[in-house]
Amino acid sequence: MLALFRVDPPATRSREAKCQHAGMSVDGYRAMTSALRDFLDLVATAGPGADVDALTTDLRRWTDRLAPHRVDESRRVFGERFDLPDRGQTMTPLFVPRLVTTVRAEGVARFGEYFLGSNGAAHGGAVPLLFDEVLGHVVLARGLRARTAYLHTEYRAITPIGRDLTVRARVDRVSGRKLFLTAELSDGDAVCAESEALFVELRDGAP
Ligand SMILES: CCCCCCCCCC(=O)SCCNC(=O)CCNC(=O)[C@H](O)C(C)(C)COP(=O)(O)OP(=O)(O)OC[C@H]1O[C@@H](n2cnc3c(N)ncnc32)[C@H](O)[C@@H]1OP(=O)(O)O
Repeated sequence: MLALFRVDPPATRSREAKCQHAGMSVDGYRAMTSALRDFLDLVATAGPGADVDALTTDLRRWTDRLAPHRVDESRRVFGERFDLPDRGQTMTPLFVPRLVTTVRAEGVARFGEYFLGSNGAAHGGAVPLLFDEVLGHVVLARGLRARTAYLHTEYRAITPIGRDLTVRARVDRVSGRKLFLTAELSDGDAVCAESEALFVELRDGAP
């Protein structure tokens, strides 16, 4: 839960400019984060026969290639590609929005193998990570600078890995700077998890 909402709504940002800053093509960045998700899923599923020494050497080379391109937060692309289904980030389970308004969001969620806890169930910490992401879309649609004050999650059934799930979030109540929201994750008719959250709009001048 580390993102701070920015004042400018996503539509006003120039994704081309963001990518230019990062020295990447618009489509190239999409392909890169997609490839990274695939890679992380395969790291998670790899057995002991994997050629880890060679892979580690390759990974170190990739790190060395990216190191000179480090920029400050305001110029980063990761998580800032609002034109892409996953915002161009791999930190959260995949959320592909179908609908985002100022009062609700709905879409498809998918937990890749990377998010496995055990026995086919998603890691318990990954579920609120998804909820925070989805709720964040609603809050951002309101054009607010806000942060999560709490996010309570109830686990009703296991959250399966590798399936398209449905996630819904809505604003229940607004009181001054406080936004009370709820969210639900389901697998068909089965509810996997529910969440209640409070987002607090930041005071002027808050970092
Ligand atoms: C497209 C989407 C992409 C983005 C998706 C990612 C979204 C990620 C969003 C996040 O995860 S943000 C990062 C995680 N959250 C934080 O780091 C927040 C850390 N905490 C804070 O910064 C402050 O505590 C906070 C801004 C939440 C509140 O501080 P303030 O000084 O602005 O408010 P204040 O403490 O005066 O409280 C304001 C009201 O909220 C209430 N409140 C604050 N924290 C509360 C709490 N934890 N529980 C219950 N009530 C709470 C408080 O009682 C009060 O109620 P009243 O107005 O009725 O008096």
